[in-house]
Amino acid sequence: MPSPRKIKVLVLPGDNCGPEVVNEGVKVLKAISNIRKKCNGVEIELQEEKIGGCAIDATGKPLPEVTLSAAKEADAILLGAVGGPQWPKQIDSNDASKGLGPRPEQGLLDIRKSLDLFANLRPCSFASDSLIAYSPLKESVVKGTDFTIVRELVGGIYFGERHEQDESGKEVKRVTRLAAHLALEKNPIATIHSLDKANVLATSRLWRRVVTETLEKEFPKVPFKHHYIDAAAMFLVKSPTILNGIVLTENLFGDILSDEASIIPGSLGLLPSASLNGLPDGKNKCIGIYEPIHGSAPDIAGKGIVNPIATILSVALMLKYSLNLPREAKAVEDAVRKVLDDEEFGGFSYRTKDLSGDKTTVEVGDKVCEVLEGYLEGLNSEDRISLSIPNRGLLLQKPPGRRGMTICEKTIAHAAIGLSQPGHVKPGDMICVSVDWTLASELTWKGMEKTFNIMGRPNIYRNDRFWLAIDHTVDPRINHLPKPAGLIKASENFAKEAKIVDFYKPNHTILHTEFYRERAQPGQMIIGADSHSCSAGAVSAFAVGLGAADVVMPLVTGETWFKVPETVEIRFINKPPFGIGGKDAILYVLGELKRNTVAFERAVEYTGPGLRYLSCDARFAISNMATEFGGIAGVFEGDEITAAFIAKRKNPAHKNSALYFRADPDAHYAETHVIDLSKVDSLVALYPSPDDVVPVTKVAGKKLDGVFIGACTTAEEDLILAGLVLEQGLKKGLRPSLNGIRKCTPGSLPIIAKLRKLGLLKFYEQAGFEIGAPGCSYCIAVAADHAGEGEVWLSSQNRNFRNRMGKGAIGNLASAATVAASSFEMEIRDPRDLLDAIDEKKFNECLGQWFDPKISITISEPNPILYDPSNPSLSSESISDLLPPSTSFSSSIKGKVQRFEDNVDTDAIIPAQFMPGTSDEDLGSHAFQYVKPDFVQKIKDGYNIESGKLRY
Ligand SMILES: NC(=O)c1ccc[n+]([C@@H]2O[C@H](COP(=O)([O-])OP(=O)(O)OC[C@H]3O[C@@H](n4cnc5c(N)ncnc54)[C@H](O)[C@@H]3O)[C@@H](O)[C@H]2O)c1
Ligand SMILES: CC(C)[C@H](C(=O)O)[C@@H](O)C(=O)O
Repeated sequence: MPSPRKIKVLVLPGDNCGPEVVNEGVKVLKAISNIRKKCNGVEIELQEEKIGGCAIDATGKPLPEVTLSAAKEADAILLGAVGGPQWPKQIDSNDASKGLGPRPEQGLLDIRKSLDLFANLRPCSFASDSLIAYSPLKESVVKGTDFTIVRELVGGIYFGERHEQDESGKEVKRVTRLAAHLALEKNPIATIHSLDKANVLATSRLWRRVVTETLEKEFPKVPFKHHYIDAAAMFLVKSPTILNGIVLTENLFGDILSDEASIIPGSLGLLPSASLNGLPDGKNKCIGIYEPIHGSAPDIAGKGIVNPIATILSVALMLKYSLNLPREAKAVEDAVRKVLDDEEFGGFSYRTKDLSGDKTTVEVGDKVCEVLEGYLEGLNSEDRISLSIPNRGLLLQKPPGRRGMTICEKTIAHAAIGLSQPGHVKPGDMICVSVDWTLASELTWKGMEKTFNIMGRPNIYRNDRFWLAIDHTVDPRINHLPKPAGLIKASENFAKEAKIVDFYKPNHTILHTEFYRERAQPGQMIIGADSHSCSAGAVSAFAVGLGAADVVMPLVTGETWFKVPETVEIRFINKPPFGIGGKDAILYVLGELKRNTVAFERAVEYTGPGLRYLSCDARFAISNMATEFGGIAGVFEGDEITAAFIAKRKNPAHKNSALYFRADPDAHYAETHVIDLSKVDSLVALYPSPDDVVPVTKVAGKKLDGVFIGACTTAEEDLILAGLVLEQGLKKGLRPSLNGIRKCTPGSLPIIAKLRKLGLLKFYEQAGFEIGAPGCSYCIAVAADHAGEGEVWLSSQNRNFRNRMGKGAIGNLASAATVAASSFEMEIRDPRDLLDAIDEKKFNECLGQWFDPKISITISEPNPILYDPSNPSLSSESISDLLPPSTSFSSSIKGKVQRFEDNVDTDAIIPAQFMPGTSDEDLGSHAFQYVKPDFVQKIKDGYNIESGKLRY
């Protein structure tokens, strides 16, 4: 049990809109206390008192003694706002003789002074990138704005005069030190921009001198600049990023400038503040008042439309600076981001009226709490794991005597639990491994749920590490129909029950697309209920697709058993011609080596000097088709390209635990095959096998009934290139013929947004393509799109087995560029002339920088959790601890084992259209329906064959 820690937070709602916004902040604090106390022992006690106008009404004073003494006792204070037209507005606060009494605002000044809150921090950045559109300034001007105003709070004109010759400069010194502390916390160290009016004011000359001396003497590493306040006010609207870093200034300038700054992110209701009495360095107690920067908004108070985000983000600052709970602070910021984010980017688009939204104050606060609960449960599961799985530092040296290992073996070894010697695993070993992520789609979740129900619906191991995407059976045109609606509901219900952190609406992304782009990390062990789970190997994760029931075990326990496979090395050399990406490379590999041969039941490892020419998207297409190749996994050696790709992610949780392994010089590969990328050209894999590969020139002119660009294997890079091919075709005067179907379904909404921003979607549209919602579409033909019987298609998807694109349809595979080129005349066409017409520079600009020479990686060795004889229960928790007490397992399972011949095409056993089936009987009734339509009747008649229901 964690040792209990009681935290006292004083709540001062204040006047007008103050109570409304504070109410939402309080809900956030309560959620944190309720959910986190079982893991971190922290209990937040809330006490409410009065300040400002309401305090004047109740006691005659804006800061009653009871409020001040409660403030002195508290660890932190949450404040709404004070003041409003209801209270007298005389100029001199002390002029009680006129019978007007003190102003409510005086209460605020008095509490700041009494608690010696000398520094007021006001961060200004976009709580969500989706808000950029709401800024009254241009996107190009405000994008990337990120500064914190540090305002000196208990001096300046507010509290009396100072002169240049004031020797001490004490207040300037301490606020400068605090600013320097914040600057040093940033990586790289932030610049301090000190603002004053030294050309006119004596106080400003004192300010400038003290700031300079303090920084030069005490913080020589912190860069700083002086600006005049009037120039800074102009920068703020002309080019605010000039001020990125820490903006240090005195009381009145800070007050005015921070209101001006609030315009950048679009509303005064977004910016939080913290007023501190010490350095927030976690060493000394640092008391603070946390409040939105806005006032009491009397014009909109009580209407339910005040934006509570500034107050909620002030709670995040409180967690970080006064309560020493930085992970909870980040959870609050993440929850706010998700609530504000556009739906297109996986958010909820919940916004109040000031941001052109229609949500009420309470609705926004409730949504933040709902999302936050998931993140907090995620922290709880992280904590439970760190108790049971020791935190392992990086092991940089190979332990003496350890056998040479491949990257795949090292990744598996690192995940191993209870090994007797560090890293000693070899092919054939059956070992227990901890699993970083489990994956499923709505289709396979339905199958997993059967096992999950039998287990009594236990808690899952980590609610922040189950990636459940609704992509296979869905399409906005049919999502209301019983089958997709039922599958969507089942996934949504489970996501709610398990408080899944990362959960999106149907047709947001194909399962593997945004998982690979934003989540998987090198060195992770990933188990997915989908055969293309291997896609995450693109970023050097060991990612494997297993049957639905097998994925429930790691979902619930965080562990599974794994047989270490042999590794086959595919060594890439040389540079591919321009326009030849991952899809042509893997088709070339399949054509050369054939499927279910060298890769069969093995892990495939991609290495070699050619990797430097393969972007992560190109690698993704290759890893994605490891399953067509016959492999268990397809893992790329992680390198600086991988690191640069990961560094661009928004969520730090998904970029800071990457592990980079290298095969030892004496590693044993079952086989090594060298693939010369310079020989790869545009290829086509002919129906019905992904390895029946021919040069596109050999089948050029073949008539088509439809073309499809999409499915998980088609990455953003492929879609960009295909868009440019279409542009060139259109420029050359090619136009879409009247016959045939043209469809493009990008892998995710963020990819669609990028294509739109690049101006490429219009070329797809002009070339006659219908743009579909992200989903599997024609690739599995179980949603709204099916190719017709006998129709001939060219598709950039990954498999072209019988009936895959629709019953009796004939699918051929090619790169998106080849499909694009073939789309105009609806006949297979070599894309080369169109590729050659593309401006390479433009293509690279569209892709963005995928290699960053500044990025370096550390190569490490596996550091498994070793067997500890004093603690035989090495596994984090035994299954029985996790299950409800009523659950019982029998110690043996009985059943008949049915051996099929090798290479039975699982799509043939139960055609995807009938998955997941309402029951086993229902599934059985469709067994071999397309390839042996009389199969079921024969069985019913007693014919001696049995069928399994394995798909992968
Ligand atoms: N820290 C404080 O307590 C504090 C700070 C500033 C002003 N005030 C006091 O508040 C009172 C009103 O001052 P004001 O009107 O100049 O400033 P204000 O910040 O209350 O309001 C300015 C404008 O911004 C809007 N606004 C403010 N907060 C908003 C939110 N969360 N969501 C949506 N819109 C929001 C208001 O509707 C108004 O149109 C005055 O008495 C002033 O002294 C108090
Ligand atoms: C209400 C007023 C005293 C206060 C200030 O000027 O400090 C306000 O404008 C703020 O920014 O918090």
